[in-house]
Amino acid sequence: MAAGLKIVFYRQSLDDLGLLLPAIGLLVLLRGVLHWLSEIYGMRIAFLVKSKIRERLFQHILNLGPGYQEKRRSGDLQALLTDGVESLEPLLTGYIPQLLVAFFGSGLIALYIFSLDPVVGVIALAGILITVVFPQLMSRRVGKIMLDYWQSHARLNAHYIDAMQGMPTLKMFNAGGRKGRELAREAWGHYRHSMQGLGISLLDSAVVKWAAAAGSALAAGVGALRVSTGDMPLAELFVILFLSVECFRPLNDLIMLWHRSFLGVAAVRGIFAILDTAVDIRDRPGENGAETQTRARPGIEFVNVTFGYAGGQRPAVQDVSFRVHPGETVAVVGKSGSGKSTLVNLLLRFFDPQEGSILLNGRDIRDYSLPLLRSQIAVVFQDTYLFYGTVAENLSVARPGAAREELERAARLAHAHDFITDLPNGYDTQIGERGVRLSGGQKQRLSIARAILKDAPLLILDEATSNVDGASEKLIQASLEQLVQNRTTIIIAHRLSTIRGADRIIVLDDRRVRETGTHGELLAARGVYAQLTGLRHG
Ligand SMILES: Nc1ncnc2c1ncn2[C@@H]1O[C@H](COP(=O)(O)OP(=O)(O)OP(=O)(O)O)[C@@H](O)[C@H]1O
Repeated sequence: MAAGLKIVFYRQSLDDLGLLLPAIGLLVLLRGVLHWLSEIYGMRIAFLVKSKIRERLFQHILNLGPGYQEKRRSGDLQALLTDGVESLEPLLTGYIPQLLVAFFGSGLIALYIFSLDPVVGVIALAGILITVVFPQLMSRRVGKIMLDYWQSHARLNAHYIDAMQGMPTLKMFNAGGRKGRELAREAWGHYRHSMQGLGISLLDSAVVKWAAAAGSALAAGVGALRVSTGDMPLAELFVILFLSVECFRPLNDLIMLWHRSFLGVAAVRGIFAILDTAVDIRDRPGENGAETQTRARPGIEFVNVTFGYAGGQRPAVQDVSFRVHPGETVAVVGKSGSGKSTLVNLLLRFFDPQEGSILLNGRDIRDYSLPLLRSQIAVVFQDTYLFYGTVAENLSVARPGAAREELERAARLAHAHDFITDLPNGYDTQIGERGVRLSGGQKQRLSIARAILKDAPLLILDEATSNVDGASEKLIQASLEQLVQNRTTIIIAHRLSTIRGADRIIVLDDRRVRETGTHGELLAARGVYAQLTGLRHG
């Protein structure tokens, strides 16, 4: 440009433009190609980064385990994994590449101006410095506001999901209007956080725009002064006029892209807040997971175990000690809230006890690798979760790659085969997101089929027949009796019918083990168990 202006101002021959014009054409072409490449690769890199972040987030949430999930609302984690990660795209494809453009573009132009005239160059550099430093000074406040904004977004999302899932309950209690008002309040809260976020980001951009405009105006003014005193040739002033605008253009674009990346910047805070959360349940350092899996029936021992949930007023189980011998079937009974399911959570290491230890074959379960420990245990939970997918896929969760015959065999043993074949596409029927098309009893039989497929040496039945009608219960009972053979089994149950076959019964009361013995012994002792069974049948 400077060369072109010299031709105009100093009336040099137009022949000098000969090389200049193709060079300019080439540069314009190069800019076009680079722009195209940046669009293509920008999208690709953004896609890869988003996938990687989703993968890491999901893995970390899995490592944090059910204990962490219970502390958060599922809708808010879901918002982060979907909307949050998706909103990183403008940040990744726009803002971050523009940072490089701004750094090199503005920096190099300012240096060029400096080479033409150091005084004007210093003014341009000062303008750039303000546009870079001011947002940094604000970053702590901006960070806090962005995090609040993201959290209110996630909360609103969680609220909507909660309301959708609870729709039948809302309808039944005519509570739709009330819920609607709650949601409206939440939406207003979110609106306020958005306005705060917008306010701070507009302040940022106002200062940057002001610094850019002031920088170019001051550079032009000082340049004109220096031309009038004869310290600068007129041609240079024109170059400076053009370049000072160009010098601040990338910074103006940067702040515009910052606005577009608003949600992404907020989501980044939420994402890091999760990734920075320390995992409590870890494989002990030095464990390499190389232990060999054993099929032998294991013995279990709880030794003075005390555990309280975070935020709980008092321990859920206190000083609990009992032993389950290899191959034994032991039932744990107790009133609601006495801590039965907590024992299962501890055995699976969803949580670690604050005091005492749990031994598997005489070795602390914290000394096993988590995959090995969990491979030894099959659980039929109270509440069966079915994933969106076919019946066959849902069964295969317990044994990936199992042949269709194996799935059918397990389903037959769990008395699930007949209802599965009655479904429209048999084993290939899609069972909705939460298995909504299946009854509670059917879901439970699928859960039992999963346990049969897993074929682990330690079996835990947590209220395994609670959702099943009398006729199905008898059938399931028969298959469970077959299942418990050659295994160590812990049955967590209220029903007398499910525990009668147990070798021993452990009675929990008020968080502690109160009695241990056979059904007959405990009845004869006329203690808590006798009372409990009396209550059940009274
Ligand atoms: N995730 C949790 N967070 C906080 N407290 C919990 C949690 N799960 C259970 N509790 C509390 O711990 C205590 C023991 O609960 P637990 O579920 O182990 O009892 P339970 O004997 O299995 O009850 P039920 O027979 O009704 O299922 C209860 O007071 C319960 O409120």
